[in-house]
Amino acid sequence: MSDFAIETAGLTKRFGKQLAVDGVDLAVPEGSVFGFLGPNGSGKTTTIRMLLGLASATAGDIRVLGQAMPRRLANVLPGVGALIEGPGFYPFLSGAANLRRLDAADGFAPAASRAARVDHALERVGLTHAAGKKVRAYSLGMKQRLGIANALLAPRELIVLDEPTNGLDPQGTREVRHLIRSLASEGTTVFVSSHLLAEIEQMCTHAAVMSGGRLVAQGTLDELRLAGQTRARVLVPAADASRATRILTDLGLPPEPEPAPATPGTQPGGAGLGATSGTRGSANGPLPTPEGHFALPGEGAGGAGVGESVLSAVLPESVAREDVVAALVAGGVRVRGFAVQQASLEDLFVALTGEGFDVVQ
Ligand SMILES: Nc1ncnc2c1ncn2[C@@H]1O[C@H](COP(=O)(O)OP(=O)(O)OP(=O)(O)O)[C@@H](O)[C@H]1O
Repeated sequence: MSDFAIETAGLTKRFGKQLAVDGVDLAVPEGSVFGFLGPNGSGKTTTIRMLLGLASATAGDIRVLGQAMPRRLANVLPGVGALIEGPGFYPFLSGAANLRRLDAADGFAPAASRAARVDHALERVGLTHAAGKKVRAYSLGMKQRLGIANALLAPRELIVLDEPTNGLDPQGTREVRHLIRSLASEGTTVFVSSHLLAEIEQMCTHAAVMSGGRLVAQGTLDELRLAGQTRARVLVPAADASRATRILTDLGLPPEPEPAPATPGTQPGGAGLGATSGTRGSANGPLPTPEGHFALPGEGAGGAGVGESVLSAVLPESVAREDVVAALVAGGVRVRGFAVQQASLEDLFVALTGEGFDVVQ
């Protein structure tokens, strides 16, 4: 048995001249909540359609629940629940009646236990109270939960959800997120696509990042965070800037122009200076931030004060931060502040995809 709920090797899909999915090697561990992240048009939906046998691959291999797809489709599909591109329901039928229709269309589902299956699925998504209500009276969040109930009509080992919170209001988004977490706590593998980084950070144990049809990163969220760059930032009087630049360059840390400060709110749970509160003039030394990193004293959201310069350089693992400070001081630089900034997932994903991510509540 494979330890992966989904595995692909060299998965490729070509539409005419366009490579929508380009040699993707996915590895989704069993029991994970796996975020499939990427900007619009990066190939997520096309990949998901191939995983489920809804589209044929141009090249590559797919294994779902340990079996080759699409060859073993009939064996695999009963173990997989999916919600792709929004659920299509009859608005004039109740939620329960819609589920009964969909269940009846499933050739694997015995008719005798249909009512019980529908009741159980509605209960799982918290819609028992609205079972008899016409779907046209459902909120978007309720419709989306009904779509997930459809995916849960039978016991599933794997649930695949394509942008399940798309178009939902904050309440609907919370409901769906909560549901996904509760599925995961029961041991079901959940593969969920999103273009929202914060959402993936809140729900997922693992993530993969798509960009332009290619898989550009995958791993646990912690592994992905570690893949980001660590930067050292030094605050000095402007008069000492060129001396500091020389010393840093000699240490193998040539300072670069400061990246634009992060927009407040774009670093959900992320560490780094951009996320710290300003401490202008409030202390003599570096201050610990809630994330355990250090803020530059005398600094606001990311800039130097009048007559000051901030130098920023990539800090390789091989260089100890205390050696950097010691070298600067020994070289006569009056160091006013020193901070080490671990890139947030946001920074990493922007670097990988060249795009920013929308922010969710
Ligand atoms: N049936 C199709 N025919 C031609 N091109 C297609 C087809 N389906 C998708 N594409 C193209 O393939 C690329 C990847 O699309 P896909 O829908 O997989 O991306 P996505 O990451 O899911 O984006 P979104 O979140 O916008 O759905 C896009 O450039 C899209 O225009």
